[in-house]
Amino acid sequence: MKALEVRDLVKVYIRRKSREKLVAVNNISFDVRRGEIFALLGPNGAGKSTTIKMICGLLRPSKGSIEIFGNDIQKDRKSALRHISAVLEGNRNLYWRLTPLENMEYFAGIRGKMLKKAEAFEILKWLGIENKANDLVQQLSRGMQQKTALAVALASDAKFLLLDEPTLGLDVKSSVEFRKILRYLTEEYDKTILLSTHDMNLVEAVADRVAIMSQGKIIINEDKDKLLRVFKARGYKIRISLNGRNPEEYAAALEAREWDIKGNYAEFKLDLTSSDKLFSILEKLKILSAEIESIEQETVNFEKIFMKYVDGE
Ligand SMILES: Nc1ncnc2c1ncn2[C@@H]1O[C@H](COP(=O)(O)OP(=O)(O)OP(=O)(O)O)[C@@H](O)[C@H]1O
Repeated sequence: MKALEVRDLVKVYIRRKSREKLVAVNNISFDVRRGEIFALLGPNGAGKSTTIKMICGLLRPSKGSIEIFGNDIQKDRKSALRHISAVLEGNRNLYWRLTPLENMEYFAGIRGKMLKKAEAFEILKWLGIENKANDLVQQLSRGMQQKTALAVALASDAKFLLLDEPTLGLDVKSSVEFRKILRYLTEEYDKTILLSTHDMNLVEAVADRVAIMSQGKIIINEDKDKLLRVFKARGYKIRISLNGRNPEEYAAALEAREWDIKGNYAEFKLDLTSSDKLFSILEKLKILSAEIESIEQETVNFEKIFMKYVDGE
């Protein structure tokens, strides 16, 4: 069974005064498989938060359906939301004047669960904040508040975690720790995670699948490793000794998008759609009697892939 099935989802906001309509989510469909970490990416205003709010029942869709572990959120809201725990932007699932322990007890209680102290401490200990159990949330650092929000989400026993910008404002050490925690949650605790983030390092480190939203639509939905592989296979740098020859001669044969002159070399950057293309290019260079100095695959990171899709760069 899928953890989440979103079908033809639409959200239209209507401005109060002008009655102007804004289509924030424009007919999107996607699935999240049980046990996976699904990253929802996109530039500011793409519609990520609106999508997440609809999934956790805070906003009513204008059209379309959402099923969580087979329960339709509009037809059987209670059963659907029972599976979900959300950590939204700004730690909205925390009371700042309560302690982490009190927050966990309170929010578990709302869901009809009597949280035992030992269980709460086990979660806090696991997150490394058991010594903050009785401090007020407002006195904790940003990273500890973020961990507290996660502790509250975990205390509810929900199988599906929705995390909106979980590493926002965290320092490098806490971000790295957070990545480990997320992986551990899916691998050891059978949790499913949907996260929205601008943190490309987080995506690269933990995501199984990646969807990129732009202007309310999903423009790519792909296995992360596959995306990285495809992009890795595409980018090449070829260095050719010039020996007094004009680099434009080679650029035309290579259909190169750009090149740099480095001393006696010209370095060409290529985007190849298949490895066959590389062979045909080498043929052409041979015909031109080009002296090839080196051929390198470009390194890719998620930021590059993201920019490519969003800006077409
Ligand atoms: N309550 C609202 N009323 C009217 N318009 C809204 C409301 N909330 C969001 N919007 C608009 O909907 C669009 C999508 O916003 P949303 O917050 O879902 O984007 P996002 O992808 O989460 O962006 P960010 O990365 O900046 O958090 C934006 O144009 C935003 O201005």
